[in-house]
Amino acid sequence: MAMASIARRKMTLISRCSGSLTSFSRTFASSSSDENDVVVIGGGPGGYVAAIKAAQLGLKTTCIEKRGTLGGTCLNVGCIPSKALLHSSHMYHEAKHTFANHGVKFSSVEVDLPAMMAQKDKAVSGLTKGVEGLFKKNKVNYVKGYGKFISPSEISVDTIEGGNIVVKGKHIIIATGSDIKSLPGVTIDEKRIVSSTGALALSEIPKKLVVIGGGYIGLEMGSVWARLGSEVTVVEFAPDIVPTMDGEVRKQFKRTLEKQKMKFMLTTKVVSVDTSSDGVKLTLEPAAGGDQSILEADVVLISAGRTPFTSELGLDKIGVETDKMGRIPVNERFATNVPGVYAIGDVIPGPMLAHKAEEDGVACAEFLAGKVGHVDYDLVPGVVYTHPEVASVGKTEEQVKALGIEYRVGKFPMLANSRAKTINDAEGLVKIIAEKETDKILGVHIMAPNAGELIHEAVLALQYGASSEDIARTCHAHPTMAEAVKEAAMATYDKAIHI
Ligand SMILES: Cc1cc2nc3c(=O)[nH]c(=O)nc-3n(C[C@H](O)[C@H](O)[C@H](O)COP(=O)(O)OP(=O)(O)OC[C@H]3O[C@@H](n4cnc5c(N)ncnc54)[C@H](O)[C@@H]3O)c2cc1C
Ligand SMILES: NC(=O)c1ccc[n+]([C@@H]2O[C@H](COP(=O)([O-])OP(=O)(O)OC[C@H]3O[C@@H](n4cnc5c(N)ncnc54)[C@H](O)[C@@H]3O)[C@@H](O)[C@H]2O)c1
Repeated sequence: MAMASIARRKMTLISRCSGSLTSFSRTFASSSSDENDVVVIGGGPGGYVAAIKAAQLGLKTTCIEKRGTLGGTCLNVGCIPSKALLHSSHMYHEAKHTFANHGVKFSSVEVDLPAMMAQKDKAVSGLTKGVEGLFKKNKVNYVKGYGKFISPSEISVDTIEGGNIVVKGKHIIIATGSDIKSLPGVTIDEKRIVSSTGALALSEIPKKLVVIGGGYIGLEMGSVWARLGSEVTVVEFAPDIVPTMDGEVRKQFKRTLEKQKMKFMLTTKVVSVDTSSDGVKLTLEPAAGGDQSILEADVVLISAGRTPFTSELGLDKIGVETDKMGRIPVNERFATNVPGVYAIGDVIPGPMLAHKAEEDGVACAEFLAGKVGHVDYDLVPGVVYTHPEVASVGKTEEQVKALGIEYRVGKFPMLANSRAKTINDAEGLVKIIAEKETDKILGVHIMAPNAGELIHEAVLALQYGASSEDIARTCHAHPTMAEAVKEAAMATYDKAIHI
């Protein structure tokens, strides 16, 4: 059944796309030489991908970026540097705590923080330059500067070199992303009170690090510094960390992080932050009110969410609406309320993730080229890159219950997976939720060392409406961690073999 649906889908897409390209080429054949078909404001994963895709589809495209380097938050101060530090700190932690179990012994292991930071910076600069190379290859015009709307088709750019130019376009895509956000009354100095950007560049390992917000950034950056020796306490307003995660997986995940010596203060709010002495003193209170307590820190990381970035963009000048969270509402074609102006990525509603921004970028460019684009926000995978990683796609058990859907759950612990045992890294599980009547997979949640890679089998399965039996009857290589996905699928509609 699943195979038939794949074939049907492909045919629909092909028939929708062909034909429209010809009419598009005609539409743009008369472009004047200084006017672009598409102007993208912002060179992050949303913007640079939209620009490349638009150029590949034959549109004359310019991308404006104020930072001086391409790749946006993700490449410069987000996904890439954080994953570099997560990997380096994991290597140190492994060398110190688990290599001996494999018969590999050192007389001493130490952290060279400047070298670790240099490795991170090398990864960042290599990748940002790589995107610049992709712009050249695809003939995307790159303007370095701060863009502001003069009209719905004209952008004034204060260039990094100090001049001003006006860039014109038939279609403008806003891809200005998101920015760090503090708490009311707390100033981020990026030294003692840091955002993720400061936490990626500390010059010393803090003795005590307090993390405000137990979401993606808090747990990833908290893990980095905990592995390097900081005493890390996470203060979270909600009753649980990563509130969007499947409850059962989250419970195991939290236990694992506690074993790694991270402390959690849940249902707790920060009332004030005092930096008048050498360290930082935080006054805390239960979320519902009650007795206050003091928590001391050398460094405080504020990771309580990010905010859409539309500062000084001139949206009010051309009448682009924003919602009460500052995001730009768009329709299914990424069009804002102003004709010719589109928005994608972190600046619009939806998950604030780099791969979602990229999907938006491709789909938006396809629409502008007269083709059909498509992004299903319900099937965007999420990964927390701790160790083990936690990855998910589709619905949690709580969501399925709330929808009143009858369902079955299949689980398989990594402890029973031969590859995980072989490498002595067997914490976690695979959990699959499928509709009871049809066996169609509704959600997959994985905690495993490489969950961020394993999840893609599940993403594909959900994308094509597969059943748990479809995965279970697919041959998986042995010994691999992916066999845990197959076994969990078997357990969903029948029984697992290896437990
Ligand atoms: C620490 C951290 C770790 C993260 N890790 C991950 C991860 O592992 N995986 C993941 O999927 N996501 C991760 N994210 C989220 C990810 O970075 C964002 O979802 C993604 O970057 C959004 O892409 P974007 O193109 O919409 O915006 P951005 O990447 O924010 O890019 C927008 C760009 O627009 C530029 N800009 C803004 N206004 C103007 C203007 N007026 N003129 C010119 N240029 C302008 C900005 O300088 C910026 O470069 C992480 C974020 C952080 C902070
Ligand atoms: N691996 C990844 O994909 C990855 C990594 C880092 C960041 N990101 C993205 O970046 C965005 C920002 O990350 P984030 O971790 O800042 O946000 P988040 O939304 O993931 O987590 C914020 C957490 O802070 C809590 N919180 C909010 N206000 C609080 C307060 N006053 N006191 C205590 N806790 C409070 C929330 O309940 C939530 O648990 C996320 O939307 C995420 O999608 C993704």
